[in-house]
Amino acid sequence: MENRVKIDIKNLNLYYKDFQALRDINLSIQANKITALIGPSGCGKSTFLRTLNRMNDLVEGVRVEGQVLLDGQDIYARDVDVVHLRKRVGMVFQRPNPFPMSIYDNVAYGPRVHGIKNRRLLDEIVERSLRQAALWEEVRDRLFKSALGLSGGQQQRLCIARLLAVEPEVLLMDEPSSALDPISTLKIEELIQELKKDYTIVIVTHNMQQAARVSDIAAYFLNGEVVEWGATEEIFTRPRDRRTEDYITGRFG
Ligand SMILES: Nc1ncnc2c1ncn2[C@@H]1O[C@H](COP(=O)(O)OP(=O)(O)OP(=O)(O)O)[C@@H](O)[C@H]1O
Repeated sequence: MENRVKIDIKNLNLYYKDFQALRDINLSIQANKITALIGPSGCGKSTFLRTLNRMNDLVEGVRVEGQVLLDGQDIYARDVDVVHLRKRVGMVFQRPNPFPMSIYDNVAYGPRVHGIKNRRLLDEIVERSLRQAALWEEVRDRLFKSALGLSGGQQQRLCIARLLAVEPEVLLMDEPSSALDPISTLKIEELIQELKKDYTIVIVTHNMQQAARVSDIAAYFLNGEVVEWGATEEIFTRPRDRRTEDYITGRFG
């Protein structure tokens, strides 16, 4: 597997008005790897995740300094088309948020917004995306029924299918299984593993076992800083910093 940097974060600082939520972050997100962001509540994991596709732009009073280079291009540069950026770097949230429409229309939504009208092509995209999200077999007979009738775990996989339909390059996942039961969680974890063949994935998780199970690289956040990051196995077995050790062994957080 290639070992290529997909997103390079350099000297990143973020302020919510006069509160500094991220401090001088330097981190490389590698292509086709799963990077887990771990750390206690309020340490800045979600804020950091949202800097990667400029979701924080939607929050009033936010100021970002530093660089986020996606394939070498700064996503905070003046001429960046944010809609296009968010197509390349898509996001899945903590609670599944399907649109109140059919399963088919949920998945076809993004492609339609991007101008695809051909029914055969949309059918193909819907099937491919649902297969990739490991949901096709469960919903193929009810594509035109409401997405809200699906279970929580199915809804989350539908949200992943909806994202895949617009062919992103990077998937950002903010605690994607925290609202799900253990079986659905396992399915999502298997799916994430499967998806890294084709996508670069960054996941926020509170669940240390999940981070250890699914990620290749882990970054430990504390008070808006990255204390250390590296191969997950190293972080979990031989952390360099005492603060990381305290956290992963459960003495803190
Ligand atoms: N919109 C906002 N306005 C002001 N402060 C914010 C905003 N969003 C987050 N913060 C603050 O920034 C800090 C980091 O929050 P963030 O949600 O990124 O942490 P987190 O590590 O993801 O926490 P959790 O694990 O609890 O979700 C916290 O102190 C939080 O209160």
